[in-house]
Amino acid sequence: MKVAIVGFGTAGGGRLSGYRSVPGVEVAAIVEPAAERRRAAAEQLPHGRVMASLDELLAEGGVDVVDVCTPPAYHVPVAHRALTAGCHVICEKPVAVSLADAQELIATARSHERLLYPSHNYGTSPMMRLLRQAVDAGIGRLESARFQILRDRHARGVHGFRPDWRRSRELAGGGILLDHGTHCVYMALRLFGELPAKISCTVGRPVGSPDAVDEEAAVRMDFGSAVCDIELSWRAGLRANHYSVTGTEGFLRIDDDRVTAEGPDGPQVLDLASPSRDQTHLDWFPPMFADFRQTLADPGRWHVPADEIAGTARVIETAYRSAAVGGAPLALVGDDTRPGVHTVSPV
Ligand SMILES: NC(=O)C1=CN([C@@H]2O[C@H](COP(=O)(O)OP(=O)(O)OC[C@H]3O[C@@H](n4cnc5c(N)ncnc54)[C@H](OP(=O)(O)O)[C@@H]3O)[C@@H](O)[C@H]2O)C=CC1
Ligand SMILES: O=C1CO[C@H](CO)[C@@H](O)[C@@H]1O
Repeated sequence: MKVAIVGFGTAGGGRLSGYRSVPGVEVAAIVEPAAERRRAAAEQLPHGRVMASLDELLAEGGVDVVDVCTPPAYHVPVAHRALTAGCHVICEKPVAVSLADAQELIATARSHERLLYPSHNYGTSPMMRLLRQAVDAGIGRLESARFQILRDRHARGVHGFRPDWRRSRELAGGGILLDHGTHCVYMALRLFGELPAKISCTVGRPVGSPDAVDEEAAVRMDFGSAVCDIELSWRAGLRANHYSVTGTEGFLRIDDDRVTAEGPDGPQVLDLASPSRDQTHLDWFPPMFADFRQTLADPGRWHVPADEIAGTARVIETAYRSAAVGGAPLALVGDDTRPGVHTVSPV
């Protein structure tokens, strides 16, 4: 399988290392507009093609998969061109900065019979594995989940582009809710196995800067008989990650690398290897790529990643709308667009 990486920043560089650890894949090309980053790419991929433009890559052909690692604003245009040129696409998060864009891209993938797969790598993190185990067989019926992601600032991009692009509405599409919130939302959708009925959200921006992107967000996903609370901050003055799930018969709590649980086997405390220490999370990539491969081999399952992209975009768009009206709970926006699923209006 031949892959092209588009965008050779932090994520693109991590991806090149990640592909080296999976057999049967060759990174055949890297597309990167910045000369400084192209030099870095050429050093790390001496036998591959390194080029400045996506058009050049698509005209030359010879790749099966385009892996989009640019800042968010370019995800949809780059992915759209790759899909229409006949490539499968893996795309960094957030796949799209709006629900409409996400739905349009999903429709493009469907009409061109190509797989659109999100780089939702927290889905194959050790935190997610433990939470899933607890929910599947340990804590009884899931009643609540709580995710808290605290940072003293936003992650910085590479030198040579704009290290602060995460605070640019134009490039990032939003702030921490879209950046790290995306990971929390798809993790919640996987754990609860359904879409929430209602969302409420408040966001914090720098004082006196109403146009700045959100630097803090508090989201409640209401699933009817259970809730998920997500708290995110770029101004917490520390770096910490907490995840917990509570059920009718126990709980599991992850505080960075420490896990505390209570369930049918009594209380447990253990260490978690590889929590979330850097930005690229290399060891989470092989299992995510294995899932990509399995999904690719079974077109009957291509709707699964598409549903997750759309569901995540619906939650985040509803959350921003709730924040715009002072945090009022709102019904989930958007329709269920899965093939064969029809929204029935209540009579
Ligand atoms: N899933 C995860 O764990 C992580 C995901 N990410 C995601 O990866 C994406 C990139 O973030 P990150 O790597 O940190 O950002 P960086 O700023 O480190 O890198 C972005 C790179 O993309 C290039 N680029 C910008 N526009 C284009 C374009 N139109 N075509 C091709 N290349 C382009 C930039 O080069 P140039 O100067 O030429 O524009 C730069 O080299 C984001 O969506 C982010 O959310 C990032 C880190 C971890
Ligand atoms: O996806 C990523 C991993 O998490 C970081 C922040 O916590 C993000 O900024 C980055 O884009």
